[in-house]
Amino acid sequence: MIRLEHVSKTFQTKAGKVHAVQDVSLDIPEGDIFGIIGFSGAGKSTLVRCMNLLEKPDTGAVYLEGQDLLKLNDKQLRRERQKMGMIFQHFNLMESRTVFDNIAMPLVHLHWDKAKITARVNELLELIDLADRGDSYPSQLSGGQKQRVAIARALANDPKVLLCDEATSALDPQTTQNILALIRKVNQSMHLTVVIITHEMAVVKEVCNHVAVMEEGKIVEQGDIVSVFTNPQQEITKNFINTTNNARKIDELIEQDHPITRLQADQVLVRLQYKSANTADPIISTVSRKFDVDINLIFANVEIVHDTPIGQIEAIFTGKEADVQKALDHFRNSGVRVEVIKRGSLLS
Ligand SMILES: Nc1ncnc2c1ncn2[C@@H]1O[C@H](COP(=O)(O)OP(=O)(O)OP(=O)(O)O)[C@@H](O)[C@H]1O
Repeated sequence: MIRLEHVSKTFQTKAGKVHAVQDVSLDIPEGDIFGIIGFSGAGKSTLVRCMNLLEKPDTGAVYLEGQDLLKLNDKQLRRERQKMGMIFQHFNLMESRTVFDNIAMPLVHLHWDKAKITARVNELLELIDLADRGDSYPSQLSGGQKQRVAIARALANDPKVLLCDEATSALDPQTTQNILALIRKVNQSMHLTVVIITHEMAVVKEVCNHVAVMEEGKIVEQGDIVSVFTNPQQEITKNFINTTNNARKIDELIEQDHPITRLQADQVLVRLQYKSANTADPIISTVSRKFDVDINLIFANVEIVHDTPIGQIEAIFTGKEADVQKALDHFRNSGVRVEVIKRGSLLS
């Protein structure tokens, strides 16, 4: 649906050149919910603005449904842009206009007739569960309601793509869930392709099918969500994933020298990650018996990411070095990702 080929964008500032986007290639399939995650300044906003040419790339190509947007004249580009709605962190509603008028705005610009606009806006107000708030002003709404209005406005002329730039970053966790549920609903009911820019892995985990990780203007890793969560390649990706599980807690406990993480000479603290709910339990008891290793769980958690259960266990293994090694190898050979977090003094 959207394809970027070797897109780069550099800004000239007083302090010098900023390479905001560097040689990015991406393929976003039709009907997908595609996440782009990165820290502040990674270039996410610039990248998404290159998708609708709010920012013109210096080099590279941007395709929407096979059309090379950089080859279009102004009129053709305006038409193609109408296929892409966009929402923002701070909603960007017109404070002096009612909710109804905010949603109607793009349709007024497109010279729809009045009766058609009224019908469409009322339909959208139903969709966002604000049927009785058409006469309210944005200042009378909560953040979540404002973002719902922004979504309705972005969808008014039935676009094919919704670009979301940090759309939940100003919202509390419960409201974030509600907005993500609405995004999922419109993705399915309108067969809308959605691109979500965020710095929160929890958002990606909740709704995205695919994710690209951005760092210093480049995509450093991308893939389907289950693969990236179960087998992250880059340190930055692991760090983002660890914001959504217990890994951070273990790091904190180690840093605080908490007694639970103080290891005897023959102990090793390990993180195991695996797909499918059933893998771990029988394996743990089997490995423990077979290799004469004690396994004490510190944290154990199974999460459902895109219908796939992903298990994560932090545990202390106790045993002879060779036995512990064999136990870890057995896990690895069974498709479990093994990461040794800390070793006791006898275990190399
Ligand atoms: N119009 C501009 N002029 C100059 N520099 C810019 C411009 N827009 C972005 N940049 C710079 O490009 C880099 C990437 O910015 P961008 O906003 O795309 O990152 P981001 O990942 O979206 O971060 P944030 O979430 O903080 O917005 C930053 O160093 C930023 O200062």
